[in-house]
Amino acid sequence: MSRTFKVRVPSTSANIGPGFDVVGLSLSLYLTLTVTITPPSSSSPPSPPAITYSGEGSDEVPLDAYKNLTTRVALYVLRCNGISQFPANLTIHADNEIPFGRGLGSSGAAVIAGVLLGNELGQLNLPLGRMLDFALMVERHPDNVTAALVGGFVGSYLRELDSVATEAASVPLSEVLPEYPPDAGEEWGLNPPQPPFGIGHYVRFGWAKSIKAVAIIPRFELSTAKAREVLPLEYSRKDLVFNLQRLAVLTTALAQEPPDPELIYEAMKDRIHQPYRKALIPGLPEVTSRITPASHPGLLGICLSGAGPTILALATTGFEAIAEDARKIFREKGIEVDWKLLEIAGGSVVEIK
Ligand SMILES: Nc1ncnc2c1ncn2[C@@H]1O[C@H](COP(=O)(O)OP(=O)(O)OP(=O)(O)O)[C@@H](O)[C@H]1O
Ligand SMILES: N[C@@H](CCO)C(=O)O
Repeated sequence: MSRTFKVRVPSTSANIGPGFDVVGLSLSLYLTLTVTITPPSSSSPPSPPAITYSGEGSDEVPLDAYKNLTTRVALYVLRCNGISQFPANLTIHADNEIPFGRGLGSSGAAVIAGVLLGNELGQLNLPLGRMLDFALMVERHPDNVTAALVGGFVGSYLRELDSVATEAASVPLSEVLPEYPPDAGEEWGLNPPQPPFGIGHYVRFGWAKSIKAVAIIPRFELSTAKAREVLPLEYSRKDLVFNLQRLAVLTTALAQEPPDPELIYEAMKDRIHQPYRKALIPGLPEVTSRITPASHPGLLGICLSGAGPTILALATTGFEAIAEDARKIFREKGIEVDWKLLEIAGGSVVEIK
C-alpha cells in the first residue's frame, strides 16, 4: 500500500528591527510538500525521487533530488540516522507561496521541510530539539529556522559549544549536504558529520492578536549571503546598547493588548544591520522613516524583513494606506513592489493521509 503525507512549513520574518539573528516571526505564506511512497514491484529498477514543483521559484528551483535544498537536507537527516538512500518510488510535489531571496525565510522553510521530510521518510520520531540541531547544521543563524519549526514570535540563541562540538558544527556545508549522487553501484557511507546535541535553544514570546503583518515585497531578489557580506564584524558599544534596549522592550511590547505604537515604533529601530543594507535596497531608509504611526494611524512599527529586500510593517489597521505609500516611495527609486497582508502563523505540521 502506498504511503502519503503532507509537510507544511510557514514563511518567517527575522530580526523585526533590533533582533538581528535572534528573533523570528512565522507568517501565513507556506511551503507545502505532498509526498507519496509507492512500494516497488520486484521488477522495477530503483529510481531517484521524482520532484515536481509549483508556485514561487518554480522557474529556478532544481528538480534533481541531489541538488534541491529540501531533498538534500532530508537525505542528510536520513544518512545521519543509518539510512543511506531515499526510499524507492518516492514522489514529492512542492507547492510554494514563499518568494525566494526576499527576506521571508524561503531557505529556512526549505531546510525545515527537508528535516521533517527526512524524519518522516525514515520514521525516525526525532524530538523537536534534535530536528532543530539538523536545521542549524545547514542554516547557521537560528532566527528563521526556529520560528518556521515551532511557529509564532520566537527568540533563540545558539549554545556555546565545547571544542569537539564546535568542530562538528563548523564542517563545510558541502560536506553536510553533498550536491551529487553516490557513484553507480556505490552508496554514500553512513558517516556524515553528525550535529552536536542541543545547539539551539528558544522561547516563544506572546503576540497581541490584533497585530498583523504587511509584507511589502520588492520585485527583486537579494541573497542572504550578499546581504550579510556588507555587515561589519565589530560594532560600537553605543550601537549594541541601542539595539539591546529596544529588543528588551519589543519582545514584551508586541504581546500587550492594545499595542502601544509610540513604544513599538521606536523599539523596532536598528543600528546593527539595516544601516549597512540600505545600499542594497534603494528606498529602505525613506520607507522606514516616512511611514510612521503619526502619518499612518494603525501602524506600530516598520523594519527590514530578514536580510531584505522585503519591508515588514506591523499594524492593527490602515494596512492598505501603509502598503500603497510604501509602494509610492519605492517607485520614486524605480522599484516595483507587491504587498500582502499576513497573519502570524503556527509552526510546521506533518499530516499523515
Ligand atoms: N522551496 C525551496 N526549495 C528549494 N530551494 C529553495 C526553496 N526556497 C528557497 N530555496 C533556496 O534558497 C535560496 C534563497 O535563500 P536566501 O537565504 O538567499 O533568501 P531567503 O531565505 O528567502 O531570505 P531570508 O533568509 O532573508 O529570509 C533560493 O535562491 C534557493 O536556492
Ligand atoms: N538574521 C538573518 C536573517 C536572514 O536569513 C539576517 O538578517 O541576515
